Amino acid sequence: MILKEHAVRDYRNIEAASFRPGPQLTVICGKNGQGKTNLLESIWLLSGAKSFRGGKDAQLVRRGLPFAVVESRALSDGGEEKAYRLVIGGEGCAEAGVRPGRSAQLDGVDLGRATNLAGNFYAVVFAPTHLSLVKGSPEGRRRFVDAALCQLYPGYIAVYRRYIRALAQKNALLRDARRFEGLEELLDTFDAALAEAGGEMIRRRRDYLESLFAIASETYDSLSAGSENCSFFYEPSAADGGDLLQRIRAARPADLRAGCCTVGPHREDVGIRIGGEDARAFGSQGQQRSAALSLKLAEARQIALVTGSEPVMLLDDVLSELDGARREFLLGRIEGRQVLLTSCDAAAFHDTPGAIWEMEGGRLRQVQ
Ligand SMILES: Nc1ncnc2c1ncn2[C@@H]1O[C@H](COP(=O)(O)OP(=O)(O)OP(=O)(O)O)[C@@H](O)[C@H]1O
Repeated sequence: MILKEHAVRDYRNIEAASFRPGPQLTVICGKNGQGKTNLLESIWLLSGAKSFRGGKDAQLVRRGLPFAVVESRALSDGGEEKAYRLVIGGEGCAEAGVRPGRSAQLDGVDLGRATNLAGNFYAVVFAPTHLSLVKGSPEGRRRFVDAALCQLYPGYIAVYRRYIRALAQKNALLRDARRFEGLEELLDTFDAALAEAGGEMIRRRRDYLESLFAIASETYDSLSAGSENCSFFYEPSAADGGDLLQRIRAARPADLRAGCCTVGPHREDVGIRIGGEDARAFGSQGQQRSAALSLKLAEARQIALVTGSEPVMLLDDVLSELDGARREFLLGRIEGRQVLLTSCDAAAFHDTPGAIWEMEGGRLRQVQ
């Protein structure tokens, strides 16, 4: 996958910027708070996913303006060029004739919601928050897995949405259980919906993680020069949809006491062991970072294996957070892919063959 051309208008602090990244390395440098991550984030949106920073779509639009526009051209590994257009509606967008949220066009064809772009533009983003993937909360690990699945399997997002909708409805019911007549029947209905979508999520997560974890363990092995072993394992909430339904039903008294649904894919986690010990509790910071880096590199490899397309690598200021050995390892492993990285330290890249752009106050200019 090669991003050939990228332009944004009224996107966060960027009034207008456009550039043509090189086929290999492009560095976007600049001081803190100038808009480097904003630019990388706008590229990530071409994958159809939500921002990797979280938050609402409306926050992507330049303050005080009704909408933002992102326009790009990208080449797939099969040599096919596609034109992408995203329009993001913010406050007051209706008056400007723009839908709220992210809408997309591909080669001039209206796709509706931007999530329908999934499966066209493949990217892997690696940001400082990912370095705490191991030691952080289970929610961060679930988000990592779900985002990867949404990108690889466009059908996953529909299943995920069905599950989240049923979960929100059931939780609303549980929060105020005494008010509802026919509570048990209503809960039965939501439990069936949760088990149907949840069972499918478990199946997809299991299949994906099995191969992802094999690659991540191998990567960790090379990173630590075989000195220690790192294993990753999925902790599913049930074996399948039928088993999930039974577990959800059995948890009903606990759910009623807690006022929320306590069993299901929204409570799952990924276990990580280094040298046989729980990496979250006992891993050193360096070991935890190596495990996170291995997961991210495995994500890129997995995309290439499943789709036949090398993803564009978006590295948001991670190099400064990695020590020399890990930095070298990462840069060695991303060869053969297009890489866009942000850094506060332009001088560190003067010897590199790629192009260097500077972002200052939302304005972009090429400096090398
Ligand atoms: N919707 C918005 N409208 C206008 N400005 C915004 C909006 N959202 C964020 N910003 C501004 O964007 C700037 C942050 O940009 P960004 O996160 O890309 O910085 P950065 O160059 O990556 O910095 P760092 O090196 O510190 O990570 C902040 O000044 C913030 O106020």
